Amino acid sequence: MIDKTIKNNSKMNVIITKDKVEGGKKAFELVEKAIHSDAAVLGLATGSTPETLYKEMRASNTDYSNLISINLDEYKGLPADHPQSYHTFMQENLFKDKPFKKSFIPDGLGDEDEEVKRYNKIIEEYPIDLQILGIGTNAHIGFNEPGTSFLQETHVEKLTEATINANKRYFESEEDVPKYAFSMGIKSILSAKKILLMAFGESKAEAVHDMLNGPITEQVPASILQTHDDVTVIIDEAAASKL
Ligand SMILES: N[C@@H]1[C@@H](O)[C@H](O)[C@@H](COP(=O)(O)O)O[C@@H]1O
Repeated sequence: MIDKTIKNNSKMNVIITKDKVEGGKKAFELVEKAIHSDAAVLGLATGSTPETLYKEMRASNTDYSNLISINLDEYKGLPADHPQSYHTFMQENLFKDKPFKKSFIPDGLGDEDEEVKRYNKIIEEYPIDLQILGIGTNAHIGFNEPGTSFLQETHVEKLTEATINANKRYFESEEDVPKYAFSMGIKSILSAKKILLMAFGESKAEAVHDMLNGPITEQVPASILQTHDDVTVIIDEAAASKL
């Protein structure tokens, strides 16, 4: 951990690590701590950010088979077995080595209304103890893009150009990136007892700054986390460079 004075006007607990690897180890410690103090439902995220955390989880001796996992989002229109689906991501990065008792991810092929209802019911039935989050370069969380109401539960979100652009690296071309996604809403995310957000790299520095020090506004979705009582933010030095 780096001892650095940073500007953090929020009550969020901010931990700065050297890099993504160290950040993943620190996040793993916090996940373990939560599980040992009875967390039974983990909210999980995809993207490159949680990869090092999932690597630690895969390598650990911890048994996750009594826990429930609920993922944040899934691309609309992608079947579960699509190489770029978040189902595939979770299978490859975690579940193939560490199965959970039950794992929920939105069904990308589901009927919009029914899938939204089904997912909201799941979140109601299994309240999330610890929610893992990444953050987009435009400060989105889950797939809640700037402008999304803070009162939204699960819904279908139209992805912004910035997000499509950032995520095209996983697809053959920009045209192949789905334009819509099912996402837990901000309200659903805020209902988690604890939140652990990670951000690594220079490209996240501005979003991290605005999340911690900017006004709370729907234009900066992650800024709403300033209102939650139990948020830990793990960032590397590059993501902390604008603080
Ligand atoms: N829906 C995901 C988010 O859950 C993720 O936090 C974000 C950042 O991605 P990455 O971690 O690859 O930078 O973008 C994606 O669009």
